[in-house]
Amino acid sequence: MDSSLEFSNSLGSVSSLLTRCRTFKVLVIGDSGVGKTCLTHRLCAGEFPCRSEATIGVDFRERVLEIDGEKIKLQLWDTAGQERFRKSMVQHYYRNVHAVLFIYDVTSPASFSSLTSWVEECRQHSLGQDIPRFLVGNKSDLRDPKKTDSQVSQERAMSFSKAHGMIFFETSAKDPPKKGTSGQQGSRQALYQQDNVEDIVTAVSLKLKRQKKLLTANSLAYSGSFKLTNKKAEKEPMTCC
Ligand SMILES: Nc1nc2c(ncn2[C@@H]2O[C@H](COP(=O)(O)OP(=O)(O)OP(=O)(O)O)[C@@H](O)[C@H]2O)c(=O)[nH]1
Repeated sequence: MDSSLEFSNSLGSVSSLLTRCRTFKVLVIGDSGVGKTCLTHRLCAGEFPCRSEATIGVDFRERVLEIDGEKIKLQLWDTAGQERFRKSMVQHYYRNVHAVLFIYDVTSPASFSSLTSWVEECRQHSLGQDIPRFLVGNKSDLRDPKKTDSQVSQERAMSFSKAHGMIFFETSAKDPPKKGTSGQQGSRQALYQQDNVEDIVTAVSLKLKRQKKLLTANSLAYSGSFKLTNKKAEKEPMTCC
């Protein structure tokens, strides 16, 4: 009797390891109107929302992926860009963060200039340098090669990302073009590299998966993300972590 109990217990722990799903909190910050809501919607639901309103406080969206046989849940915190809608919430945003997405609008140099204050806000909330940071230039579908002065160049963004230890992407939540395409066919402007939204999700997940140090430091935060397999659970979709 004892040995069969022991056997089923060990089977239970093996299957719990197999169905383990780690949850990572990913903070999405940037000026109001840069497209944080649309981008997180696209990242999680796979589509551009038909309408979006200014975020008040925070919205949560989740995406579950399987990386090298392991389930990873990204919990995206789409925060309000407007100061009046974020004031009382800021402390909560920065608690137990595992990664940060800094978003700007490629057609708004002002939103790019604001990035320094977003970086500063992270510093003020003691966000360690070991927390992975990603810089995302959104609305690349609106790039106009004739208006380079009023847009944020990829060179400028790349040098900012390098200086701040960020991984850089340029994309469009609305209409991500295929990699290596130019903004205007046949134009003399240099080609600009644009990324698919999916590339961002994969990069964030891979980076987080490799952050072994984080796992140990925040092991308590994951305690709710483990469960034993049973027949019912096996039939459930992967999104049930
Ligand atoms: N053309 C284009 N428009 C976009 C894109 N992403 C967002 N928008 C538009 O930009 C506007 C603002 O988008 P939101 O996602 O609400 O911006 P936000 O950063 O969440 O704004 P707050 O909630 O105020 O912080 C909306 O009209 C969107 O339709 C994009 O990739 N391309």
